[in-house]
Amino acid sequence: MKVLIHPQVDNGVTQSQEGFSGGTLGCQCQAQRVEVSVTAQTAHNHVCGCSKCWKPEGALFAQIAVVSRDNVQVINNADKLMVVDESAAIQRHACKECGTHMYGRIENAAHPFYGLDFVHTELSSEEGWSQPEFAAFVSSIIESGASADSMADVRQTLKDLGLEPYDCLSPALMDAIAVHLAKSA
Ligand SMILES: N[C@@H](CCC(=O)N[C@@H](CSCO)C(=O)NCC(=O)O)C(=O)O
Ligand SMILES: [Zn+2]
Ligand SMILES: [Zn+2]
Repeated sequence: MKVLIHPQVDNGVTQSQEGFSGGTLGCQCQAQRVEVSVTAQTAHNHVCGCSKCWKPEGALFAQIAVVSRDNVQVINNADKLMVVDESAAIQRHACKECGTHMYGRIENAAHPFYGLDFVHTELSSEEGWSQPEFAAFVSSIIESGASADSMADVRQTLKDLGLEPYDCLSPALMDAIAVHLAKSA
């Protein structure tokens, strides 16, 4: 049985556009929206089932991608932002009013993904962002209340959408983390 994953992928994954170079992310407030400018194409876009990534109302998964932190700038209503969890590796800057996560930043220079910010490209009206490539932390949806009995349907739906399900990150990203750890050991 098909399961709803996230509005951006439920009707099929939208292809990235070559030459796309970014856009503006907006929070969900009706007025005084927080706006974040992203001046480059994103990479490693994926749906994420972890309990920490922001999901739109009713969605089972988040959709999240990375971009160099040098290409991310808050351009409006920065005073409305707060860090959701100061102890997390990814410092998620969310709108205090509507709760939308506007960007996640890693401040620990030793972290394998230091230099990359995490963004939800669905918050932009521009089209052409890098397409979701895989599903990460799939088993983690159980931590947010999904039933273990639904997991076979969830994994099959993800496969049908072309989003290979993993219970951590993709093999390419896990390898990149391991290379970083090996080099710094
Ligand atoms: N089971 C946990 C997993 C949380 C987790 O490790 N999330 C990853 C991926 S988030 C984007 O893909 C991570 O790197 N987290 C670091 C952080 O959130 O700071 C759960 O569901 O909570
Ligand atoms: Zn808001
Ligand atoms: Zn996540």
